[in-house]
Amino acid sequence: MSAEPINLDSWRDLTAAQQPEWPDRDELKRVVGKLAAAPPLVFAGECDQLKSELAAVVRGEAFVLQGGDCAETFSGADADAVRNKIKTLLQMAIVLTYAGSVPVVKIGRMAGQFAKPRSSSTETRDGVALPAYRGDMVNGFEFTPEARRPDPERLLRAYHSAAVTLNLARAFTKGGYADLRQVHTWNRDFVAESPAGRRYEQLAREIDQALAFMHACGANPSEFHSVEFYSSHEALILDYDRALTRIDSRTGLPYDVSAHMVWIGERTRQLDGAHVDFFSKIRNPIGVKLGPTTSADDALALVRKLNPDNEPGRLTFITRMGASKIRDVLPDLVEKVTAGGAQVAWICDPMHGNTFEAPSGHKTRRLDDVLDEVAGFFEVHRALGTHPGGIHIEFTGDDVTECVGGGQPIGEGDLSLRYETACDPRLNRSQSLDLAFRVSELYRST
Ligand SMILES: O=C[C@H](O)[C@H](O)COP(=O)(O)O
Ligand SMILES: C=C(OP(=O)(O)O)C(=O)O
Repeated sequence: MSAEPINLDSWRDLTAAQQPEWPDRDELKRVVGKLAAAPPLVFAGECDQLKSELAAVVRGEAFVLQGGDCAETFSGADADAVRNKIKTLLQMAIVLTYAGSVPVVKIGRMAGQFAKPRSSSTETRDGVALPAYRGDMVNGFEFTPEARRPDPERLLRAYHSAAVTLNLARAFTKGGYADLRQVHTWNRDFVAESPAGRRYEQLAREIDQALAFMHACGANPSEFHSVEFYSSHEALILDYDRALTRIDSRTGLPYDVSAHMVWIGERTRQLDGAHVDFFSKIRNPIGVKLGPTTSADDALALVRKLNPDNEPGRLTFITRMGASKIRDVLPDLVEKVTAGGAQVAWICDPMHGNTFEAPSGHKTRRLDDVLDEVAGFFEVHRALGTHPGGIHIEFTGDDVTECVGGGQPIGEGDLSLRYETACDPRLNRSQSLDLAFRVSELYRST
């Protein structure tokens, strides 16, 4: 008896929120045809490997560190920018692994994070309204009618930029740069002088001593020389992710081979919507963002639709409640989802519920709010006996001034100094390290 073929296009009959209005549908069709014939960026077996690592997170045996730009740009797919992000991720991971004593699953918001949902489909400046910037995959950042016109050719450029980024990320994480003997190298440049950088240096010295001891004992495992790195993005533009979905030759099942993990955003998680339908068909590990209005019934319905077999590692809930709400809204959600027997990983996005506009007009976030939301996340999970499974953050490896606060403090008046994000404000490298140290303390102390 042959199994019913999986319809990967049923989402086309449903409402897909936050899609661009492509002016040229024929051009879209041509581009999608090219993507459908393009080589995969990742392999199904790698997606399964991540799924099994996320299953360990569900069991409470590992912790997820997921992060990168809010919106990647095509011009950002260069060696320096990718190295700086990988370096930040490695530094944060080593802090968590060493100081928090927990295995860390490293997932970049990288190599595909080129599309953004927006609050408004237009942006108005000086009385002129143009389509909102929806990420480099869709249109250009520049405020001109030409740049803001959605251009399907950008889907192909997104694919190629993702390929370049992933290639660099794989080289940095497998080719010697991620070797534990490099822990000091990751801490050179501006971050070394920050309080977190100095604290990191102390930790790196301890790691050196531990490595020398283990080496003397004859232990030199491969885990000391490279790390597993996985890619992820919000699979927002369904034409792109559908075109990059392939049938795995081992299992006959569909995988979105544009990234190891993909997630559904807070604005597109409607149960009867196109995104949830598409995600229910692919076999990657997937995430769903849950904002403060999510009810336990919503979450349980998502579990039934997206993970009907209750496979651990398949579904991660990424909560983004805001520091002022998390302690009120998260307990009911976690309690009822857990009571429903759902095998999910819970991770905390402390960025998206804490955005505000500074008097200068910059969108920003306070590091203190970010830390407070993470603390609330740990408090709630510890009180319920569930596992605080990770963090999902927006950061860059550069010395930007987009979020306020931190051990090397940035004030609201400093925001214009280096405000470079294409969308939402990111933590810079020393703020990211501040966060990693705080999380490692929370992990150990509770
Ligand atoms: O990253 C998240 C969203 O895309 C972003 O917060 C939307 O920003 P907007 O409210 O300025 O459209
Ligand atoms: C849009 C995002 O977040 P959310 O869906 O939680 O608003 C994001 O993570 O880029």
